[in-house]
Amino acid sequence: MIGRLNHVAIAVPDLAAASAMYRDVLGAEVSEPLPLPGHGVTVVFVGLPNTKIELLQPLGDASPIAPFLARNPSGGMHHVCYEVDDILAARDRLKAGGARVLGDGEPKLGAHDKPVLFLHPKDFTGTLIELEQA
Ligand SMILES: CC[C@H](C(=O)O)C(=O)SCCNC(=O)CCNC(=O)[C@H](O)C(C)(C)COP(=O)(O)OP(=O)(O)OC[C@H]1O[C@@H](n2cnc3c(N)ncnc32)[C@H](O)[C@@H]1OP(=O)(O)O
Ligand SMILES: [Co+2]
Repeated sequence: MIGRLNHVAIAVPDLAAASAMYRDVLGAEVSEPLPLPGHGVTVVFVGLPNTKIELLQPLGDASPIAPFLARNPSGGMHHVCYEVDDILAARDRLKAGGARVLGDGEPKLGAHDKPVLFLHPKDFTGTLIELEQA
């Protein structure tokens, strides 16, 4: 069911500083900031030869990553994103297997304008999983 690793996401308290570190210290290509008000985050993508790193900081006062950053003030690994061929079929199969799909269970468009869903970390070895329609 899951395919390519689309990105690994790191929540950060200061997106500009984290972007500069990846660009200037680690020598990576870093995209411009992309506000995603519908998701309560602003993101940049660090382009790598075999996948991407998504750096994200809270946007607005109801950001879903604010509690994570309160627990991890320096930032930290937040989620992994796997690609799936058919996100609705994947969702239905996972729900049938007892996994918790977050939100209302309906895919929403993510940073790549593709449908995404999130699976509860406590069902997947303490790891928040994002699925993105390939
Ligand atoms: C879609 C746009 C973009 C893209 O790539 O295209 C993005 O990726 S946007 C990313 C930001 N959006 C989300 O993360 C949406 C899904 N997330 C959520 O709904 C919440 O963050 C949730 C429910 C995963 C966690 O909520 P909260 O931080 O309030 O904590 P809880 O008390 O509900 O947590 C219960 C339990 O889970 C542990 N936890 C929380 N977050 C994570 C995490 N990122 N990784 C691993 N574990 C996590 C938390 O510590 C609690 O554990 P416990 O042992 O019970 O204390
Ligand atoms: Co993501």
